[in-house]
Amino acid sequence: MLQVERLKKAFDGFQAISDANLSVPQGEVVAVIGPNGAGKSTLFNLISGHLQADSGHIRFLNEDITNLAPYKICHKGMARSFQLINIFTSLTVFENVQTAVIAKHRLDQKFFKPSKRLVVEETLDVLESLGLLEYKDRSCSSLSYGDQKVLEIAIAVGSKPTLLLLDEPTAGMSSEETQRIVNLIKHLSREKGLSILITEHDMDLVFDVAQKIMVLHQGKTIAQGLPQDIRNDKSVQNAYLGETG
Ligand SMILES: Nc1ncnc2c1ncn2[C@@H]1O[C@H](COP(=O)(O)OP(=O)(O)OP(=O)(O)O)[C@@H](O)[C@H]1O
Repeated sequence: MLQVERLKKAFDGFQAISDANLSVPQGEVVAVIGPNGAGKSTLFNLISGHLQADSGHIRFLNEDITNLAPYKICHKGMARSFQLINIFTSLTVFENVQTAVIAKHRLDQKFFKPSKRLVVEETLDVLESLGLLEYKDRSCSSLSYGDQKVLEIAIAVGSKPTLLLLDEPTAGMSSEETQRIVNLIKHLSREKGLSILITEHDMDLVFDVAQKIMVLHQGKTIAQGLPQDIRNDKSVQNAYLGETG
């Protein structure tokens, strides 16, 4: 479903991504891991169109999407969450998700406004599947940090993606909140059939949810494969111990 090939990106001469390669098969949860500064967020920003690549290719559903605008990539069925919470705090929980549902319909059907009933039903469906229904009329600013992070994922899910990108979804969370995200990822993957690409520092989470892992080190893909193979890979062990090679 998603293929990244020989991707490169430099910032003022600093090669943040020097040779990234990644493949996300349909319906799988794939994790990108790597030490601090390895280039994980930069890679996500390149895939979602928030940064422009210097060279290489990104293919999504057999189309070349390299350097397309983020809204065009979103329209093709890719949605993402950010490391920092990205919600409208002045709106209610319902209104935040509703905005994403309406935006998706407007892009799909340029000449027809979606019926209010359809939007309401779809919005409630998303809130229910993410466990946020009871908070629907609450102002977002009154939610806990963990609920705000889940709401951000709900907004991404509201745009009906086939591929969901989650950038460190458990950053700053308690172990209880982290378990909730683990359950959510499993639910979205197994029950809703979403393909999910995730970056995460919590290795317990990664090895619990991912069917495949890609390891990025100094901007380069050094390994990609099944979790048990990654666990036993010498170059991965060395990268995490700080001894490249
Ligand atoms: N806009 C930018 N301008 C200059 N350098 C940048 C920019 N964005 C990222 N970098 C640099 O690129 C490298 C990769 O950063 P990135 O944030 O992608 O790493 P990361 O793997 O996500 O790190 P972390 O795990 O700490 O979040 C870092 O050395 C960072 O300082």
